[in-house]
Amino acid sequence: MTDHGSNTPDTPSEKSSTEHDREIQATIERILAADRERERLAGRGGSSADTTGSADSSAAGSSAAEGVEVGAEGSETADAVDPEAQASGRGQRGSFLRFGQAEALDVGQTEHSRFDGLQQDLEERRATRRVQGLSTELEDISEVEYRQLRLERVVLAGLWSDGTAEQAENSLRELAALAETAGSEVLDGVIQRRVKPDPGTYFGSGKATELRDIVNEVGADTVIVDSELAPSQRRGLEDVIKVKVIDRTALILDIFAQHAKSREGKAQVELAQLEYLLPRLRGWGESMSRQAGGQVAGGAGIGSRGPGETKIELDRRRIRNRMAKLRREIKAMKPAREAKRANRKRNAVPSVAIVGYTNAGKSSLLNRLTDAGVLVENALFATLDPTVRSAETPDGIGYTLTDTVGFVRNLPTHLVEAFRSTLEEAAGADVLLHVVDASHPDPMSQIQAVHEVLADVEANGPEIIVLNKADLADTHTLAQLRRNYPEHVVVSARTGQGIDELKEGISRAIPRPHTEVRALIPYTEGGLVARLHGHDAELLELEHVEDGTRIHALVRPDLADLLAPYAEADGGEDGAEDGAEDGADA
Ligand SMILES: Nc1nc2c(ncn2[C@@H]2O[C@H](COP(=O)(O)OP(=O)(O)OP(=O)(O)O)[C@@H](O)[C@H]2O)c(=O)[nH]1
Ligand SMILES: [Mg+2]
Repeated sequence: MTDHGSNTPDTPSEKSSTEHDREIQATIERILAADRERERLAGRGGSSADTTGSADSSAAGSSAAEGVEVGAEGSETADAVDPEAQASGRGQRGSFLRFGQAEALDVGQTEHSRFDGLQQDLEERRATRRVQGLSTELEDISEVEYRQLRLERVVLAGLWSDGTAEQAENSLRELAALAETAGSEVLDGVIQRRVKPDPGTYFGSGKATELRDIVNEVGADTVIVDSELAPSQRRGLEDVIKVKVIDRTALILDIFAQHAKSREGKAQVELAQLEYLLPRLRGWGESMSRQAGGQVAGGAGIGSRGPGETKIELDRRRIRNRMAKLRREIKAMKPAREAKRANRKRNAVPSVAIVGYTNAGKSSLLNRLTDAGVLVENALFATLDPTVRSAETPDGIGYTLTDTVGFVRNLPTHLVEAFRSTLEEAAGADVLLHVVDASHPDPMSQIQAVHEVLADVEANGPEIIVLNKADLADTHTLAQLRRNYPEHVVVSARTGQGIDELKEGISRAIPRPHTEVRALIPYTEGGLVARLHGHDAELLELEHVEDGTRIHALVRPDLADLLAPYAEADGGEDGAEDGAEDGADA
């Protein structure tokens, strides 16, 4: 960003200003094209993968691990790194801690069982991913920033400013998993010990130069920084390193864009991307108008209000309009979801939400508990759309189970906002199943991150901590987790261990039918008796007598209303709060 480029016309920043100029142009063209396209497609709602879906299935089978295997030997990074450190995947270079090629998403994890859901979905997703590069859908707006991220060769870089070395490493490992999820190949990772980020280049110019050398050495084309960079820092770094620089937020947004499936999800992600893009557009705008000033007016003042600025203003207005439109659309979609939720509430079906850090095994657990067939993937943010399934306690009480979007440390605030309605699904739940990957090196901080988001959306229902992946977890960590979280169940969605115990736990935690009824139901009302056998009642006694069926049961208020006309002495009929107009539903 040190832009004294006027006397040296060929400086890199000058060059990238022109590049950015073109990129801006392209962005705007895309916005407009995509806008038209979207208008055209409005209401069609089909998947863009339709046409090529099957062609890719063989490639899809090899899954996320593919980009990883390549790196197992670390053959090309030998240079300054001593072989032993290399073997352990780590080396030292200056004050950089170097990690070599990443294997964040464990290769052994790619086998699937019948509980891993529709793996066709996965194939579809990979097919979709490929098609997306060609599509003109609106997520393309941000492609300028990170379209080529997919299947790129990347170097990761992070600052270690507080916390332990281990935490810094875990953070970089998570970044590697994110990068792989986005489809990149991780060639190397470096951590710099530094108290405060450099305002200009984040790492400081010396370290940035070193980073450039590493990038050249391993042949990377992108650097991903483990933080959210200020627009100026990103450009400052790019000017030194000479390859594309992306931050963690952009990476997460990219994954969300790849994975969003529902109309609402897509709109939410797009909104988040635009929010992210807007200030960065301003960054480009500034440099452009400065450039225009140099060329046109030869100075500040007039030049800074030159054509560049006008154009940027226009672009920003277009983006703002688009954002406003998206907000309206999202708002319009919300009532449908709310109505559904209200309906469940009215019928008093208890709701259980599965929440937790991304990749903890939430979808696997949903599949275990309900045979839902939801996509399970060893990738981050496999699930973006909440899936609701009905389930039943061992003694036959019905409830709904909702799989939700996973959380991640420092979830970009744009995304928290964007996914608020989804997260509110969790907030409205009667019980939270907080799934924890007990085999993770630092599950405690993941739990903490999840609690922060939950507090943010004011989800404060009773919580069961589900310590998952018990088959992989080490006993020490498990013991510690058990101690810290008394309300826990230890399970493995993979092997089925502890699932019965978990079902019991849910059964105890959900609000049970509690209105006591004694009634004599005439034989003409067979439907009512059927309901007493069903999901929302606990039948204590049943006797067939001459005039009908005599029952003693615990029911929910709406059923109590329906039974009221037949109530007998001792019958409890409190809580007649909502008029059940849907009468005898036999
Ligand atoms: N070994 C083992 N692996 C598990 C277990 N549960 C889940 N996994 C694996 O962990 C990975 C992530 O599982 P998912 O169920 O997709 O996780 P999720 O929490 O839904 O993830 P997102 O939707 O991406 O947030 C998959 O590769 C699963 O096969 C378990 O109990 N043991
Ligand atoms: Mg999932």
